[in-house]
Amino acid sequence: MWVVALLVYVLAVFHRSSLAVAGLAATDRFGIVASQLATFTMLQLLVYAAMQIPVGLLVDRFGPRRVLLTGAITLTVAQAGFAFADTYALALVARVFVGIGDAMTFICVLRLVNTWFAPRRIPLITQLTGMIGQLGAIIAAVPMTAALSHLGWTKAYLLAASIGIVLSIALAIVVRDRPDARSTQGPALSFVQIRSSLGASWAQPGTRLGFWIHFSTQFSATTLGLLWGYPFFVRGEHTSKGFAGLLLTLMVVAMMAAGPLLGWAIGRHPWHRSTFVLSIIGSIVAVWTIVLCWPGTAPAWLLVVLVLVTGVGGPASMIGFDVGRTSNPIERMSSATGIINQGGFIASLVLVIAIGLILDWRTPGGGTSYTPEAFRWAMSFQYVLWAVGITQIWRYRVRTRAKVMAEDPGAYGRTPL
Ligand SMILES: N[C@@H](Cc1c[nH]cn1)C(=O)NCC(=O)O
Repeated sequence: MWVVALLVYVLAVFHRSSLAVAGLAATDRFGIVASQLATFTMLQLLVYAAMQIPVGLLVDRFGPRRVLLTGAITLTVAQAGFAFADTYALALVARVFVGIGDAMTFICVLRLVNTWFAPRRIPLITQLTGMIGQLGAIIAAVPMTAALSHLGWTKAYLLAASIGIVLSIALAIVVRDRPDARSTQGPALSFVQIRSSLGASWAQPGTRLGFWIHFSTQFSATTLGLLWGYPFFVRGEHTSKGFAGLLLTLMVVAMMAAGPLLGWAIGRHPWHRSTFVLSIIGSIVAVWTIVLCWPGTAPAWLLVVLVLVTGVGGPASMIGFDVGRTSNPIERMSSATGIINQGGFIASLVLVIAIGLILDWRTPGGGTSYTPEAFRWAMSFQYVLWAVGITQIWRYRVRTRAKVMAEDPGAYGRTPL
């Protein structure tokens, strides 16, 4: 059952990433320029982030099975629509629905993990879920590139969409909300109920800590992977196109390799989850600082270190969900997960937009011939997000620990943070 749900998540990550390799084909098909291409990514991130709280509430109300099935069908129809879209406007509408379907997936899979696995296994299984999901990005990079060049736009995207039909059927047959119930229902969603559920989740310092952990850890990798990594390496660091592609693949490999290790570590040392997070953010900041301060273009080995360290931010963001899990009861779990999952995507959206604006501002004469200098300015915007994130993590770590200790004075080092 977990495997079927997980495959739907792999599919969602695949659809999410499938435009990254189709940039040139998209500019030809729709007759658009780079900024219009970037609009696809921004819109997708915006829809994804905006949908997190509604989806979380829907999962608490209707159960993960129904919402996941709706998400898989939405993704499939949207991607089929994208296959046939022949104008920019139609393609944008299709991508909005890809974002909506995508937003419905991860929260449901985490809810199933939280219901079906023993608590001591959840940190590792959560990390494995995140890790295996990243395969979708690799499939989008390599086989999708081949499909686009051999089959052309419509057939390649239709082929991708058709996988959703098979998975939706498997999901409808296999997935159950709980061992004793195929589908579950929470209390009806009245305005008062929504306000009290969200208010109660947000009132937990652990939910806010989870939000800021998610916010601070993953934006660098998400922004590189979804949009700016390739131009940064090729134009900003003068790498070959092939090496830039290799760097982005290495980043996904680092995400996948670090996931189980982090899952195991936080399972053993739950009290120190935010310490792991702060150390990882510190390493990401340090390696970016070295790259940005390097005189001239950075050497290849340093760029490899950059993507490996930045990639670890992806699985580190999953620690936010674990903190949310141990701070909220199961009936509020998905709304708390929705709040937390917004963090990294809001930060990524802000960064994607800020990099575009700063590049335009620092590029002499406009156009897209961005210079290494312009990229240095643009990538430095990350320090603003890191500063906000680290400050908030520290504040809510202190509050969360104080709350845990107030409830159980013997909790230090034992109780989850
Ligand atoms: N941080 C990601 C998941 C991840 C795990 N390993 C690398 N990335 C996340 O927040 N996922 C939500 C989603 O919908 O993908």
